[in-house]
Amino acid sequence: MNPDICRERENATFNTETLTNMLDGSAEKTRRRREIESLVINDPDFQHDDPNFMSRSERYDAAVKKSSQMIMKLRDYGISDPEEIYFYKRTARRTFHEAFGLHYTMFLPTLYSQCTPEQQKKWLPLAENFKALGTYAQTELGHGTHIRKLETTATYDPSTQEFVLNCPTVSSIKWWPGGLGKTSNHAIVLAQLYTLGKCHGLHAFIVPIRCMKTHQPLPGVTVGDIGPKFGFEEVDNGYLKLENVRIPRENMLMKYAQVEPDGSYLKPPSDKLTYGTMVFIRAMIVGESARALSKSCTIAIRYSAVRHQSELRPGEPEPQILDYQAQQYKLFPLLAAAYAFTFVGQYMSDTYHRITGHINQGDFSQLPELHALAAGLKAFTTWTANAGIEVCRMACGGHGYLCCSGLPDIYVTFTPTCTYEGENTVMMLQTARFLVKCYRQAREGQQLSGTVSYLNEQQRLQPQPVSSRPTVVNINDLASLVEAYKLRAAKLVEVAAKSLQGELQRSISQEDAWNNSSIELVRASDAHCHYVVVELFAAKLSEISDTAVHSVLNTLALLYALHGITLNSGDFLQLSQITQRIKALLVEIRPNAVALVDSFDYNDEMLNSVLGRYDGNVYESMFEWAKRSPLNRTEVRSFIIFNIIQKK
Ligand SMILES: CC/C=C\C/C=C\C/C=C\CCCC(=O)SCCNC(=O)CCNC(=O)[C@H](O)C(C)(C)COP(=O)(O)OP(=O)(O)OC[C@H]1O[C@@H](n2cnc3c(N)ncnc32)[C@H](O)[C@@H]1OP(=O)(O)O
Ligand SMILES: Cc1cc2nc3c(=O)[nH]c(=O)nc-3n(C[C@H](O)[C@H](O)[C@H](O)COP(=O)(O)OP(=O)(O)OC[C@H]3O[C@@H](n4cnc5c(N)ncnc54)[C@H](O)[C@@H]3O)c2cc1C
Repeated sequence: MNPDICRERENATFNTETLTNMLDGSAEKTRRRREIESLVINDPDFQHDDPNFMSRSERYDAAVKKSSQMIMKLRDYGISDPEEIYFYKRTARRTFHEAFGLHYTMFLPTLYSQCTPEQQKKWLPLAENFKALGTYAQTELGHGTHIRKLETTATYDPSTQEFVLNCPTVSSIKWWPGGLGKTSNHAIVLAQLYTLGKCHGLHAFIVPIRCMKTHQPLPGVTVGDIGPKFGFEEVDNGYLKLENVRIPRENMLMKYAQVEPDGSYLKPPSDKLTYGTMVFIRAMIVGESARALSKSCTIAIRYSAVRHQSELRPGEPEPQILDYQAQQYKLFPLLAAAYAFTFVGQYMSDTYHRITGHINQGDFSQLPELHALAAGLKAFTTWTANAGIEVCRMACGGHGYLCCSGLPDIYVTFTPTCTYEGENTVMMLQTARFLVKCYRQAREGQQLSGTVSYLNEQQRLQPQPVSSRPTVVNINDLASLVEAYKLRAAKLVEVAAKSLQGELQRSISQEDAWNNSSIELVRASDAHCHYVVVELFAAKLSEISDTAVHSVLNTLALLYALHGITLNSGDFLQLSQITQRIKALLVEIRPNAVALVDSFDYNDEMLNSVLGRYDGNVYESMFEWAKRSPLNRTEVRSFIIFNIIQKK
């Protein structure tokens, strides 16, 4: 064990196992998680070479094999709990997505949430036994964000009681769905529904695309892989062109809207229920932001504890780079954000399941807030985590740029979360739409609830414009900082609403007023999400009984809140005092930095990083990894080429 990393662990002021148990929910949950992870770690079938040594085709083939092995092994172990399946898969997947990913994350959830009981009886056994292997085909070449303008059509033919599906233009070709290119034999296709000559907008249909026996594309189906991407090498994102493909009427997902045999249309209680799967994934992505950022912090902080470089005091040995204030200022606010997002991810998942429970009982009243919260937190946390992973990579110097560091793979796998499932800017504007509506309701004296209730508070406190009030904070008191973030959010929501109002008074259209206020609208959503994150971090602290853990997390929460103020100093005051306080907090966190990342409890296999190894023996393992590179399998490859050139 590297002596530096040993010393770091000896210096910690809290028990990492206590914090790990808290993150898992209990000591028993930690035990069970580790037990499941060890099933993968000790399984020779999952001890394979680094995908970075493979071609794209080899990576895809290996991913399909791994997905298949995981299915069989989970069955053999009798593991069926969704959370335990997730622990098993994320250990086997390491940093990468799996070939069957869309089947699990979107195809199955759509069947669960949008099929009638009769349809579930038919399709769930097929899908749960992987006879029907599916994807979620919504995006087209011409449209990803603006889904009301998607062009694929599903036209009802009452004479045969079938839908006829068509992609009438090049821009209507389905493009991007994961698992579409080679893996899936079915797709949930989002198409404009036409019946009795009328268009009823976007609806979901189960479309067979390949023969379940031969896996050949079915008649009228043109399907394939869209080619190499920035990352996601294991996933065959594909294209799909449908030409007069007929499916039975019963293949329209009819839990909310129906088409009768005669073609008559029965509309849903809300036309946004078709969008439900997107809300689910957005809510789950918040937790993915926490995991990607916490893995990156684990790698960068452990490496920073064993890397010695440069000279801090003349004549002294080279210090650990973790002792540089500049290195701490890079990494510790990200460590704080990783903990903050861990708690927000838990909150978002709980809130999603609570509200969808109400929706399943027919109460749709909280759907707008769920949509706004999932959209905003997905954008807020992915933008922060995405930038943070890059900071962690660069904080590791040249070795961070090596694939064996794990950081490039974490980055290229995570970064599309800022785009898919709702492009982040568009999502922030969706949240702003909800905030402006709530602001107007508060002004009219309506009582708000949930995460926007502060808009009432700010109205009651002082009726004059919120934006005129100074923000004074006690920079050592988290509750005071929460209030500052709340006031900032209220201010920026008011600024955005007033910008809209001003634009409208210039007698331009609602749409132009909206577009001309987009900067303020996005900033208002960002401030709202930032307040929600700080508030949830503070609320989590109130649940912690262990004083040592409470103390170290309180320090992280103060750092997160104060650092956020420096990033948005225009919205707050007292900058110089805050900078000094931040420096003091960095010093406070320093002895616990490694223990704090150890508490995330990522085993080396899942971390997949020679820099972040638990034992800190970085250089030895880097050299061993490099020697396994395919280019090193022969000694004279380049020399032969060089000789050929020389002889010409
Ligand atoms: C565990 C998983 C972890 C990681 C994932 C792992 C693997 C997966 C890998 C990749 C998966 C990626 C899959 C995809 O990308 S699928 C495609 C995703 N596409 C999108 O997200 C499209 C984004 N665009 C939209 O959602 C919409 O176009 C829109 C931007 C929201 C605008 O819609 P529109 O109908 O035009 O709405 P508006 O006119 O703006 O508003 C009307 C009204 O509707 C409300 N609304 C909008 N959307 C929703 C919704 N989803 N739920 C509820 N309500 C919604 C909106 O608030 C407004 O309400 P008002 O009351 O204000 O009128
Ligand atoms: C790795 C990956 C996996 C994917 N998997 C799937 C999948 O499985 N199934 C599927 O259906 N799709 C999938 N997608 C597609 C993804 O959902 C879309 O790329 C995403 O919805 C963004 O749409 P777009 O690509 O059309 O971007 P656009 O909407 O064209 O965005 C381009 C730019 O325009 C801006 N813009 C667009 N509209 C507005 C607006 N109203 N106001 C302000 N600015 C705006 C955006 O902010 C952005 O900067 C995947 C994409 C990726 C990268």
